[in-house]
Amino acid sequence: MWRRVASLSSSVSSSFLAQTASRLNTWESLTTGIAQQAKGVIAPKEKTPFITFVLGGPGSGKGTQCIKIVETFGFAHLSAGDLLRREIASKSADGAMILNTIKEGKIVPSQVTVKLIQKEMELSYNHKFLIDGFPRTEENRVSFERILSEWQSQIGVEPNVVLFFDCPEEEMVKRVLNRNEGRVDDNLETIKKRLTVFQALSLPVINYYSEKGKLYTIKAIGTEDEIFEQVRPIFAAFEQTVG
Ligand SMILES: Nc1ncnc2c1ncn2[C@@H]1O[C@H](COP(=O)(O)OP(=O)(O)O)[C@@H](O)[C@H]1O
Ligand SMILES: O=c1ccn([C@@H]2O[C@H](COP(=O)(O)OP(=O)(O)O)[C@@H](O)[C@H]2O)c(=O)[nH]1
Ligand SMILES: [Mg+2]
Repeated sequence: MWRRVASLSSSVSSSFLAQTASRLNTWESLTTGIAQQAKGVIAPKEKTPFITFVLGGPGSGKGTQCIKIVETFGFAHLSAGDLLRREIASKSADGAMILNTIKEGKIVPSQVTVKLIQKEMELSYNHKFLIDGFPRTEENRVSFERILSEWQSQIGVEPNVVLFFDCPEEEMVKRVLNRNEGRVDDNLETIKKRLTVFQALSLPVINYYSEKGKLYTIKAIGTEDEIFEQVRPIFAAFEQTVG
């Protein structure tokens, strides 16, 4: 138990740690159930995971709004970018490849990112997940949905909610250049590449979920609080059923 909590990523906020520590009987029972299913023993699942994808261009405010959603609605926040940056910092075998990919504004191979997200979900005691900045390509989407379906022993499992922070490019560029977090990709050259990649590879994912009726588009301009007032009712509507 302690080891599982202690090994949670640095990308996970302290409020999330506090919440997860108090939710010891939810996702654990599910992941235990998965392990038992693998051994041929079917365990009852107490709570089905509730999954939100948080999408939008670079600097659209995904991470900022995720913090507010965690504080207000008790989700676990999994930032795909933070998980990848942690791999770089830990000097893992994939670290150099990930660093180059991020500098170039390209997308890391799905199997790497999906594995990192999957591991974090398995470690979490929460059952409500915000997956921030993923999926960024159709291939990402298909790989992750396949994993979700295997876990739940169902065909075609999808996220429950997909948020899209819709922000004008000019504003996104301004925000990224002012971000001041020392990121290797927060420069004009990389952000131009990232915007091209977003249009070509990520917008198709957003369109896919729009056609599925899962997409909630947020106008991502205004103050952080004004934007959160568009986000709040989406989760408030699910609160009764999700817990
Ligand atoms: N509504 C907003 N207005 C102005 N700046 C914002 C707003 N929301 C976020 N920011 C700032 O813009 C930068 C990018 O926000 P961030 O949440 O990191 O976006 P993303 O995760 O989509 O790249 C950060 O420095 C953040 O503080
Ligand atoms: O699923 C993902 C998420 C991120 N990235 C890489 O990590 C970078 C930064 O992602 P992050 O979500 O942190 O950026 P943000 O949109 O928040 O600025 C991206 O440009 C990609 O190079 C990736 O390859 N796959
Ligand atoms: Mg971010």
